[in-house]
Amino acid sequence: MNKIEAKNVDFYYGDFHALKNINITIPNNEVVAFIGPSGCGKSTFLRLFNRMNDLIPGTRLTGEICIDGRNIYEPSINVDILRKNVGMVFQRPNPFPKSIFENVAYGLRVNGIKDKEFITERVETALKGAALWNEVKDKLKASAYDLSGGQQQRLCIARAMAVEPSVLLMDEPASALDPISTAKIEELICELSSQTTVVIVTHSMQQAARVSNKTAFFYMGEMVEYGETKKIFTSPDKEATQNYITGRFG
Ligand SMILES: Nc1ncnc2c1ncn2[C@@H]1O[C@H](COP(=O)(O)OP(=O)(O)OP(=O)(O)O)[C@@H](O)[C@H]1O
Repeated sequence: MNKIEAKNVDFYYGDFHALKNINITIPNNEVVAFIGPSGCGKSTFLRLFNRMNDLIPGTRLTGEICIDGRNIYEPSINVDILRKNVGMVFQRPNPFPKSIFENVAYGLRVNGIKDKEFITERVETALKGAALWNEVKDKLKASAYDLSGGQQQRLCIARAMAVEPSVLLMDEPASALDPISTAKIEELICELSSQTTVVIVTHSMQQAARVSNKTAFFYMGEMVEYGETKKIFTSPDKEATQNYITGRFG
């Protein structure tokens, strides 16, 4: 079943035409990577899936983005509920100035959950799911800022996963991390797809090849090619894709 479907999507920052007639279907419980040179629109497109671009004045979208078959830009859509269902992890870890426990519990509390036992259980499950539990279980009350960068990013993943989103958006989630932390995040991404659909923007083609089932190549606001990751990296249909993956530009 398809989780996300974008139909004839055009997007503008003022007069600037940032995305041009994008059509894509993203299946349930898969990892899809967006690759392409800087400024080609990957992050812009990703941010349309949880309506993050709504916050930028002067932007305009035409076309449809459907999640579970429903256009998320319909006026009747509750954006808070949408963002609970479509979590996001950013390039730089951005924990809140709170304890490790409270960072993960945050989304549950915001959603009105008060049952302490439930919250404790969910925090533990999310931290285990983010492969962080063993490192933090004895210091849950310590500040999230006491953690290393890689641990903070796994905490942010736990925070996003605690409210059980059905889509997780990741915008270059490992680009600020060392190789060991990056490997941990990549391992995690592969595991997360059993629980959620993951869409990841990455500058690293190796990373896209390691973690994703499908890859979309973007260039100058267009989606040039989309298909099985293996095919995109071994025998792409388009010359521009071939040039990019062989390092001839970008
Ligand atoms: N808030 C904004 N206002 C105006 N233009 C923007 C804004 N954000 C992005 N753009 C422009 O839209 C285009 C696409 O940017 P976007 O960040 O989506 O690209 P990207 O492929 O994710 O790049 P990178 O890999 O460098 O993050 C770029 O030309 C950028 O300058």
